[in-house]
Amino acid sequence: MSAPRETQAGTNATAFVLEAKQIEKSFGATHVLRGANLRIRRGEIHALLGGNGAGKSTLIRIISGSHRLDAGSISIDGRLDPNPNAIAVVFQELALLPHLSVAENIYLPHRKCAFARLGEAACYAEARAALALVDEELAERTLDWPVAQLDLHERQFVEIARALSSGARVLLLDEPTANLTFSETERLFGILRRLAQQGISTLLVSHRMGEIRALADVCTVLRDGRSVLDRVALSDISDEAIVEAMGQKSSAVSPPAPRGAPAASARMQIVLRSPGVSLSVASGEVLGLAGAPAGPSGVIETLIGASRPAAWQITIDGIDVRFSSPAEAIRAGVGYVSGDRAEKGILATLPILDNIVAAARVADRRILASSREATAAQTALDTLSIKASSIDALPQTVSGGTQQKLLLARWLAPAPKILVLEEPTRGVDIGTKREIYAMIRDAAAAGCVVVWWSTEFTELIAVCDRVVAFDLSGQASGVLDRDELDEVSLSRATGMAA
Ligand SMILES: Nc1ncnc2c1ncn2[C@@H]1O[C@H](COP(=O)(O)OP(=O)(O)OP(=O)(O)O)[C@@H](O)[C@H]1O
Repeated sequence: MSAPRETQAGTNATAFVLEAKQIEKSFGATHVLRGANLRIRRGEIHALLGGNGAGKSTLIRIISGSHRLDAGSISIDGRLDPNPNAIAVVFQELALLPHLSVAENIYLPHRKCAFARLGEAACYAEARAALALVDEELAERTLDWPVAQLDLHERQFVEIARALSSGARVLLLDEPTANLTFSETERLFGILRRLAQQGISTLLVSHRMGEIRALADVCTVLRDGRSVLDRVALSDISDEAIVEAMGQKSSAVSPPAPRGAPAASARMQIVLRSPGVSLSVASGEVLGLAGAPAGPSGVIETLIGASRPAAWQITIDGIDVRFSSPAEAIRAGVGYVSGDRAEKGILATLPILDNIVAAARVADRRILASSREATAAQTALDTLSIKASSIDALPQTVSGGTQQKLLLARWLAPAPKILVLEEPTRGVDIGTKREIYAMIRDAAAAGCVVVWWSTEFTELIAVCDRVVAFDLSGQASGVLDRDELDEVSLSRATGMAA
């Protein structure tokens, strides 16, 4: 890695490409940032860490120009009137226009020459150069392709090229490896390290300790809107010390959760079959699904009544079952937390109350709100220690990790017989992850069958009784018992990064 490692003491102000000093920000009565600092050197890979709600996204939005600061200052290369393109957020998807070419996606946002054909050629050459900086082979092969034809990780590379060609000096990536295979992750990390050598800095926001340690040089930790660790070399600090600085007492590595003893009552046996594979799961079990989306999504969509024709056959206690819609699955006792929080999880325009009681309303075929719902919703908030100003507030007023807890709160009542979880800890801080693991084990101990897809192997290993691995083509490649579970076996069976 290119940047020199340093301790809190060893800093030289002139070398900072980005310097955010004493940033203050409130939303109404909520004082979110209380003197936050962030200093990034040229060519450094810097991790911005903190628990859910600590203020990371707010700080990022301020430095990338989408929020105004109330007090403090931001400078880039020592200038207080920085180029707004100097900081670029690299999204995993969505930010590109799928039907335009790769080249157009790179040059259109900052096209300086709106008229001449010659201008077009120059823009095209510029786009090619930017993509070649990121990945020569991709620039050779895909410049004229519609973005829709690219893989997810290739789109991420195009995003990086677009940012570079717009003049970005600092790239911001938020948990960039979710859904990447082992080799794609290596390729992305290789690109970021190479760009670092060329003076481009990366700001990594992540709750995944493995990813942070693999990539970053230095970290800043936010807690309650203040920087409690300011530019500490990752080589000088343990995971435990980082977690403690975040204000979370737990150790960084989650301890193995207690195995749920199958409840004597309400015992149930589910058999899932697809050509060549048969899986039998009993009440009290947590069955993990590992691998790229193609494989696990077939199982999940069948269980929640979202695929027609169903990819798998389900038998519950010897009876064949087919759910023709998600509502039918809910009424049969299937709970589901979608991995796509924004599109399929959170009801963004409805208050927290409605978000929590949504499943109960579908299960009971209720349209009108009931007076007991407020009590049920408040109980759910208290049970899961969800920090929200009120059940009448909108979900956008709580942090991303807290929204994830709201989705789980939806399934406290009615308690499902089968709980299907897709990446329920994505974007969730380490302390909250541990609470979610305990919830998963509690649900199993109460007699539920839990089916859980995660791309974070460490959590599958810590919590699951068994894991079905799927290879990159979506075929089941093995069933690993608890004593066979480790990162190497899962990486091998799935082709994904640990
Ligand atoms: N538009 C808003 N209105 C009111 N409160 C807000 C708004 N945006 C953020 N907040 C509050 O600011 C606090 C910090 O949120 P922020 O999203 O910056 O945290 P974070 O560290 O990025 O958390 P996470 O890791 O969960 O993404 C939260 O308590 C959140 O409820």
